[in-house]
Amino acid sequence: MPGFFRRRSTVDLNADDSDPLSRVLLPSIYETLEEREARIALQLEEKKRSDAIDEEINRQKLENKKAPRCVRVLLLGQSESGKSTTLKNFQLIHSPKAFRNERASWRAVIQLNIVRSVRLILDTITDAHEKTMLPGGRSGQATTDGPTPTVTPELLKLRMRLLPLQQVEEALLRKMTPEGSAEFEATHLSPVTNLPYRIRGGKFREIAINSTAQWKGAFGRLIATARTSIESAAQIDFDDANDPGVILHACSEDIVRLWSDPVVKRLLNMQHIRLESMAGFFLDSIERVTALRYVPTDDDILRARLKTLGVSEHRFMLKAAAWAPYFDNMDAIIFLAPISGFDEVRNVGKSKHNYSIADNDIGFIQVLSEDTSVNRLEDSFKLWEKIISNPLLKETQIVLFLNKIDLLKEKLQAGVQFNHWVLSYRDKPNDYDSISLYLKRKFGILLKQHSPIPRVFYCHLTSMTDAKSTQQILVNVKDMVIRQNLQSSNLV
Ligand SMILES: Nc1nc2c(ncn2[C@@H]2O[C@H](COP(=O)(O)OP(=O)(O)OP(=O)(O)O)[C@@H](O)[C@H]2O)c(=O)[nH]1
Ligand SMILES: [Mg+2]
Repeated sequence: MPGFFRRRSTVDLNADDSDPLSRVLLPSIYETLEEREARIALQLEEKKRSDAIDEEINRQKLENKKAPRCVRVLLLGQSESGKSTTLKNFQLIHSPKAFRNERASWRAVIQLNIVRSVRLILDTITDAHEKTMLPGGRSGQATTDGPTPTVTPELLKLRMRLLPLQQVEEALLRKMTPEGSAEFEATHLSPVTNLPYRIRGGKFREIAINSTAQWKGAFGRLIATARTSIESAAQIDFDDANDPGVILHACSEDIVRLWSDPVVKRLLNMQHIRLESMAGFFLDSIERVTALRYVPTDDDILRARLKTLGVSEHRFMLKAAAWAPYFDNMDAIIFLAPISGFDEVRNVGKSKHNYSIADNDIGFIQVLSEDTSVNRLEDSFKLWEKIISNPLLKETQIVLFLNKIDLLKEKLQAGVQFNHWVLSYRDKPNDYDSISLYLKRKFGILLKQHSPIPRVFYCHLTSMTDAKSTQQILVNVKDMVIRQNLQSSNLV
């Protein structure tokens, strides 16, 4: 009966008299027959309980041995680098059913993304209109970017007709971030990070959800009231009169008209706002995503933007593998650097910022005169340097994803000059292959210079919104992490 009396402090029938504890616990010599029977019954009962506990421990041990192992991967990178999108890709590979079950929640995020893109345009129109209404203000006034276009009566009417979208935004926000919660506060404090500084500092704020918040639950409730049995759409109650999709659908044509208006294009250009390369851009697919029975595709979900606050943990089980039980844990970091951000700035708060990395020969142009902004590519270099030089992480494998290559290609094709922003690039060719190779080398050199111990440089060029191309990279990374850990455990 191993384990029985060791755990429970009752009397051992075979207790050793020399053990002082056993002596104390021995039955009294004055014990009556009834007392003796009660005592033995109690002991038998406790033994049963103890055996059950032993059995459970053994069962768990056995299960742990058989169970597939978790790969512990930390996703790091500046805001909007693509961490959440990478996580979505992992979900898509390892638990596609769970990923697709969240379509109702992502549909709401996409609706919010649309409404906020529209609001940004409407705010831009309002600002331009107000300027012309000021005393002395005149449309057609020349600026360094050419004459300010006139806000047409047609545009002002469109703005009126799109006002109901404001209610949609408020309703969605209320649902995602209940009033009084930290998320609600966060929603109103986090600045949009990829807009020109003057807009970021202003009224346009980005919604942020605390990673621990169960925001998807608000939309999960729709499942209970769903009346359709189509598998992929089963979580959306299309007959709900309060569904924001109804208003969005009604505004669909006006949104298309607004987005294709040449005056709008001109106003956005003058403000240096490129909505197409901003997170959560869906204006080119308005007809599809505002259709009455719209269900987000996998790609839509990858493109949906919802800022994360805090750290979140997700677990994916690997399929059982023969080697799995042999080692405890493996840790790796995936570091995301959004390299399309070479001409973008990020607000870093009040501190003064040094705009060049003196010891590694990468010079960045000072993008704005405000000392609170930093070039996003430079930001990635600095964060990379911090992570790779951290002594606590010296044994951790690091995989670098140079992300958003699709946007990088688009920008270069549109004629944006890389060397205008990254001075050290000098007069090398302004094409994708040369620039991506250049950046790869720069990150590699930093790793060599700053890693406390020599580390292999794993680097991939990625586009996290492209599930197909990403899938193979993530599978390769997973295999590599596993292989490395096997090697360090001397198992291969
Ligand atoms: N075009 C393009 N967009 C991308 C790519 N990777 C991510 N995105 C988009 O960029 C936006 C930001 O990505 P997220 O994954 O939310 O970024 P994050 O690192 O989690 O940002 P925080 O939560 O603010 O820390 C999302 O709208 C993504 O869809 C990419 O490779 N190409
Ligand atoms: Mg995130």
